[in-house]
Amino acid sequence: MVEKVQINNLSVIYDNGDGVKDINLSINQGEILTLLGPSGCGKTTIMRAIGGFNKVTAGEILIDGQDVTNLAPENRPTGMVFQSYNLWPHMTVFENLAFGLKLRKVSKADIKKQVATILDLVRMPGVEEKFPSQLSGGQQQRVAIARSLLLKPAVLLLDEPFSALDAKIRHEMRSEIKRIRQDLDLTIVFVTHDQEEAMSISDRIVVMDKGVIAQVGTPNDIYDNPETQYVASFIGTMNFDQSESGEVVASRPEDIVLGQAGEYEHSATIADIMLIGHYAIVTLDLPNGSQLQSFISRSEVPNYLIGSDVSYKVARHHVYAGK
Ligand SMILES: Nc1ncnc2c1ncn2[C@@H]1O[C@H](COP(=O)(O)OP(=O)(O)OP(=O)(O)O)[C@@H](O)[C@H]1O
Repeated sequence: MVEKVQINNLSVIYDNGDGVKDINLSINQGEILTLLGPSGCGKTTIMRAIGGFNKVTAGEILIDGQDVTNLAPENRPTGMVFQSYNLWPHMTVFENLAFGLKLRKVSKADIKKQVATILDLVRMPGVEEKFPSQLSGGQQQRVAIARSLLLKPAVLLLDEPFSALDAKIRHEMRSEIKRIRQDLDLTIVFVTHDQEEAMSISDRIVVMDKGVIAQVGTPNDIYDNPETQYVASFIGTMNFDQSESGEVVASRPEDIVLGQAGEYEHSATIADIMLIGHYAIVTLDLPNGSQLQSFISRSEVPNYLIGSDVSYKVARHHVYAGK
């Protein structure tokens, strides 16, 4: 694997003391790496530091082995797309796309060719003469991505690029980004606070917590082996229970295997059954007064009644030191 971006001991501290501390991260060529975490955890701060929009307090950032820590954004091999589309409203799509190429003194004929090619790539052929206001949100974001790609960035930085789009278009755009990455062997850093988006798009996820990295891993790693209670609570659904010794026991609802009364070692009563399409969420009342959720398939639902006694086993669990 070829290392594309290396972030060494990076700190970005704002005047008020907020920011990110001692971030170490390497990003591979062709990888989609996602920075994930709740609002204010420092995702955008890291992203902006890679793009050159934030003053670095300490540490260094290398791209293709070159130290870019003190380079201005326009001198870095990065392209950034923000949540709001940032297209110039008074310019046509063609003019929006041609702008950067003109600055680079590309010939007129070449610009025309490159614009047409990139519009094909983002599946928007023939919209050159439209104005941004004549395009849907998803289409505008495709054009914004196309505009970044035209400048052939070594690393594409996408800061919550789909959060203003409705759910269906957002799903489509996730697949599009993966395809574009594949077509261009592009390295992408993606910021989101949406864990489902992070799980579906990323090769690796960096889970952030209050300015530091909580865990880095593939979506599977993070889902199956959350290293801390914080990561466990942030990714997917998790049941939490306190053991008698004060430890926290965590289990995924899909790992709570439900059976008829007496079938498994633990007893419970069904408090609720909620059908969610192809599966159902069963809420169990436990003898100790706490509750647990179990996912069962739709076909199993007729076997269970609210208020009835059942049993369960825990196929897999995690234990964390209590707070
Ligand atoms: N220009 C700034 N000046 C001072 N503090 C800032 C500035 N920008 C961000 N911060 C603070 O730094 C911390 C990290 O902010 P950042 O924007 O990186 O978080 P984020 O994870 O991207 O959040 P969001 O999802 O809300 O965009 C927050 O506490 C934020 O209030």
